[in-house]
Amino acid sequence: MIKLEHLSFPYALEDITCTLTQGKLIGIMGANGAGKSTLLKAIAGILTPKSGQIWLNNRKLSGISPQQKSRQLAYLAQNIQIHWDLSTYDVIALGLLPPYSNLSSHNKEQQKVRSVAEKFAVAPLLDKPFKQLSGGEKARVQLARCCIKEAPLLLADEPIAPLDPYYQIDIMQQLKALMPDRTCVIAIHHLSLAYRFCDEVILLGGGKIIASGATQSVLTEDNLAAAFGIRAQIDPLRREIFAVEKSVD
Ligand SMILES: Nc1ncnc2c1ncn2[C@@H]1O[C@H](COP(=O)(O)OP(=O)(O)OP(=O)(O)O)[C@@H](O)[C@H]1O
Repeated sequence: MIKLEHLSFPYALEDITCTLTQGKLIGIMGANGAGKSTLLKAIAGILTPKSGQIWLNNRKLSGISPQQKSRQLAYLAQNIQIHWDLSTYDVIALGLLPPYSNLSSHNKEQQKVRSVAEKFAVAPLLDKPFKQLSGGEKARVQLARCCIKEAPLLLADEPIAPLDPYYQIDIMQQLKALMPDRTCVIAIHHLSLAYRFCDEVILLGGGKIIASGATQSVLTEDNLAAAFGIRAQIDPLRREIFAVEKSVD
């Protein structure tokens, strides 16, 4: 379980307090600049809050060593660039934890890379130079790199934003399939896919939490209006959000 207690960043977040349930797919949502990436980076231990505390399984995040953190969590940033001449295979294998040095480990490595590449539909691209992949292909490869180490906590900043409609659904299904063994926290703008797939949502606005908890109690017409300035219709039975319009010009 992840507990955020009175977390503040002077430029982005103010007094964020909430609990993220283990084994759930959790969406962080909010308008551009609402603080989603800042919150994810704080949970990943990349940014240190000015005040407040993050608890990871009853341990203060600030007291966990980088090595332990690397075993506990995987973090996928927005728009990662890779400037070296690596194949798709190499990029995915970068995510593996050591040791992978002797022959049997090499075979194991190949099996793991192939298996995760199949999950994220990038197996046919394994021999291709990573630099030559399209934006959406790169995004799926980066997600595969993060998933391969099987850390209990996966944090991903807008993982489906560069994907086409088929792969947006497919990747949400893949992430959902990681539950309940893992916990997955993603920043996401796609309203209807968040509503359909996320178990919980933290909805941010003006640096504060507008609402957090079970998705259907957070993504209400009033909360969407407050967070984004939009009107939307919600069908809780079919788990759909539709007819999205600006509420003000
Ligand atoms: N290092 C920094 N110094 C000052 N301001 C920053 C810094 N990093 C982010 N900000 C500001 O903090 C706010 C939150 O940024 P953040 O990237 O967390 O937003 P976001 O919700 O992820 O936005 P988006 O949907 O556009 O990706 C923004 O107003 C941004 O300009």
